[in-house]
Amino acid sequence: MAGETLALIIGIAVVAIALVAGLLTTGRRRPPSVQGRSTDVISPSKAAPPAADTAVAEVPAATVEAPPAPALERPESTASRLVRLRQRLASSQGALGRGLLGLLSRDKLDEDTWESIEDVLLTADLGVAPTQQVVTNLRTRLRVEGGAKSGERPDVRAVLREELIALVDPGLDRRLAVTGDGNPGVLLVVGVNGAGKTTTVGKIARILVAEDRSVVLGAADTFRAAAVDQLATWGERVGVEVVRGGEGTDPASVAFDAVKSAVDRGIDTVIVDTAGRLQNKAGLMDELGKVKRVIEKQAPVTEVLLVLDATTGQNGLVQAKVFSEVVDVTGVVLTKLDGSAKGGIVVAVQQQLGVPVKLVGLGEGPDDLAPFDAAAFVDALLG
Ligand SMILES: Nc1nc2c(ncn2[C@@H]2O[C@H](COP(=O)(O)OP(=O)(O)OP(=O)(O)O)[C@@H](O)[C@H]2O)c(=O)[nH]1
Repeated sequence: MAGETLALIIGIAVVAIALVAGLLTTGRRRPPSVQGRSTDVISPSKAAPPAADTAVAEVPAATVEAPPAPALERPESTASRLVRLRQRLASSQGALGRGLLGLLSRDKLDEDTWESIEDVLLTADLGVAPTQQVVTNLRTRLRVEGGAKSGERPDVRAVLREELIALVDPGLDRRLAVTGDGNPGVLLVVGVNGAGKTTTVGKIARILVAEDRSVVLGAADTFRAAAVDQLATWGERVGVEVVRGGEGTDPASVAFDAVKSAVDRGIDTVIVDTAGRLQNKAGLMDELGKVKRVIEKQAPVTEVLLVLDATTGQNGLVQAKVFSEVVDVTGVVLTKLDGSAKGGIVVAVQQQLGVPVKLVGLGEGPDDLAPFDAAAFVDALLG
């Protein structure tokens, strides 16, 4: 009997302890009125300081919070970009200008000196015909202007400047057609592998964003998955949509989707990156021709930009020519001019391809792309 009473007392005691423990645990889990909502996480300064035992319960609320959208970059303004990039151009091309000025300023311009001048121009990738043209003009002008008033030397720098500007041709229309007639402007970017196409597409997008234009990018370089990811990163950084397909998707269908998206949404400009494989001319023609035809079901292509690596010199030009025979190139982007003292390539490209250099790449930085201007280029050259 006493044993039964004892068991009953122990039973009651166990139930009571369990109940008390249960109440305590439930009390701990209950969120204190408003605390723990997402607004507390976004604006921590407004939240009351949490009690020691509620802090543990609030941690999960913070982890389920969506990560904040990455802050968009603000591309550099045109004005500051130009000042910076002209300095860079001067430091890469200055030796060429200094070399020419030094030779032309010698007391006596004999045959050896003219030969050295020719060598400097040829080494700068100007090409044979333009070199001969400029040397002939300089010989004539320096003789005539120097002899006009005996004893007075002509302003060699001014004469050289004029001749070089004429060679680079300031009359060419170098504006980019970034808007269409009632449609988005469509820029098709072509060129051999590694020339800097994807980078250039990203840089042009930044220039347009800095000018408050809306942009869509088409990642039609489906041959190389990394190129698609690379372009997606460029787009994300400035909040520009990138239309992409899976690896091996038909580039024409990606280009079509990108342009359609731009047309449907009233976007100003769509830039389409393409693959640069030089398998053979027929294959290239098929692929680029198809991309262009398919795009033009939606809107005309307003600009075909050929990207050319300045460091590849005259060899690069031969490859570039194949592209210009396949698609109607309307402008050249000369990249990596920062890594080469061969500014003469600008003239060679224009003369051999018959289209103006419209943009120059002057570094790997995201805003290292500048519009090309003949006078500014020659001034950078002459220092
Ligand atoms: N120094 C310098 N490097 C540049 C310039 N433009 C591009 N590059 C570099 O050149 C390399 C190749 O650039 P990409 O844009 O990947 O070339 P791509 O033509 O798209 O190459 P594929 O996708 O293989 O066809 C990268 O390391 C770029 O950073 C430039 O103006 N100056």
